[in-house]
Amino acid sequence: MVPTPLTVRAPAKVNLHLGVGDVRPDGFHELVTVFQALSLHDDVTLVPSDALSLHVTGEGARDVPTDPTNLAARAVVALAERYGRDPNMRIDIAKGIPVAGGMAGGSADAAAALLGAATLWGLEIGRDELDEVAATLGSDVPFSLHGHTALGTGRGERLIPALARGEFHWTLALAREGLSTPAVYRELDRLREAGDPPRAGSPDALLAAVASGDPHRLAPLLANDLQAAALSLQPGLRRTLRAGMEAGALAGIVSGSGPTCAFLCASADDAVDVGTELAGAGVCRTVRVASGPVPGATVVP
Ligand SMILES: C[C@](O)(CO)[C@H](O)COP(=O)(O)OP(=O)(O)OC[C@H]1O[C@@H](n2ccc(N)nc2=O)[C@H](O)[C@@H]1O
Ligand SMILES: Nc1ncnc2c1ncn2[C@@H]1O[C@H](COP(=O)(O)OP(=O)(O)OP(=O)(O)O)[C@@H](O)[C@H]1O
Repeated sequence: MVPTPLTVRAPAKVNLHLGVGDVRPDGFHELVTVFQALSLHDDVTLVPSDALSLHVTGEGARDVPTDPTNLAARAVVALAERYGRDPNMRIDIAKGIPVAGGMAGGSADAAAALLGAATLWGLEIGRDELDEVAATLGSDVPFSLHGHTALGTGRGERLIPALARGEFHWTLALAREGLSTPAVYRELDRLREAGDPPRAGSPDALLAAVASGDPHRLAPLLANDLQAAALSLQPGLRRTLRAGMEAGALAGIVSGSGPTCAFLCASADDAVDVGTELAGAGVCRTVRVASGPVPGATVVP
């Protein structure tokens, strides 16, 4: 019998609040973050085969490894080892999430591959067990599995779902060059050694604003401790942030470790208008509009 392929869709994320604490002995920083999953996604299709192979198409595909270091392949191998299964399969990744953009693209693929392989193999495991494997693959992978809006602590892998009312509208400015996540964390450490860049503080007011569903209330509360470091490594992002505000966004922020800039808008129409102006201003490679929150990794019927 020819095996039937299975497709799993997984979302991008933006950190509405990213408070970075001290470096831990294991080299990770202690975080307090509020994630939101956005309607920009990757589709990962799995089909059992006689070898493990990877094929990547779409947004930034050229920069994605097709060897065993790919996070989707690592996810399948980790799950196969833990549950004694055969990891050989063909993995097709259709990328919609910018690569090295601070939007958890690789993490989305890992989450999709985990859910896909567990489904294909008929593993009777709970979300807790999947979360455990997810956290070994990357700090953002558990959130990519869960989606919606969540408070993340630890290195970002410990999640508590957060209440969100309604839909928030975003314009995303994708950059020409990516940024390496460890390099951005290192740059923040360097900036903190040299001075005292402002810290995000408590996310309580922001969580209340998300629960209210009012983008005008949320806008002034968006905060990202990694933004200063991303701007230090890519100073041109200041122009992008300024251009988004001039185009009518309610607020603009570097997404996670950057360099994607995320602009919160008052409506879906405003998000399109902001995107059109940003594209015309030549301050980014390309633009996307998206809304959130959306669910985490989901099997496509
Ligand atoms: C910037 C964020 O996207 C915000 O959600 C995440 O913190 C990064 O998550 P990720 O890409 O899944 O990162 P991981 O693969 O777990 O870690 C990559 C590297 O980022 C740095 N890192 C990551 C998470 C964290 N809490 N502290 C860190 O210092 C470490 O140098 C680590 O070696
Ligand atoms: N499936 C994958 N998709 C994209 N990049 C991958 C994948 N697997 C491994 N990588 C590697 O991971 C690096 C970071 O890519 P990714 O798109 O996950 O960054 P990111 O969105 O900035 O991550 P995050 O927001 O979680 O910090 C890439 O430069 C690439 O070499």
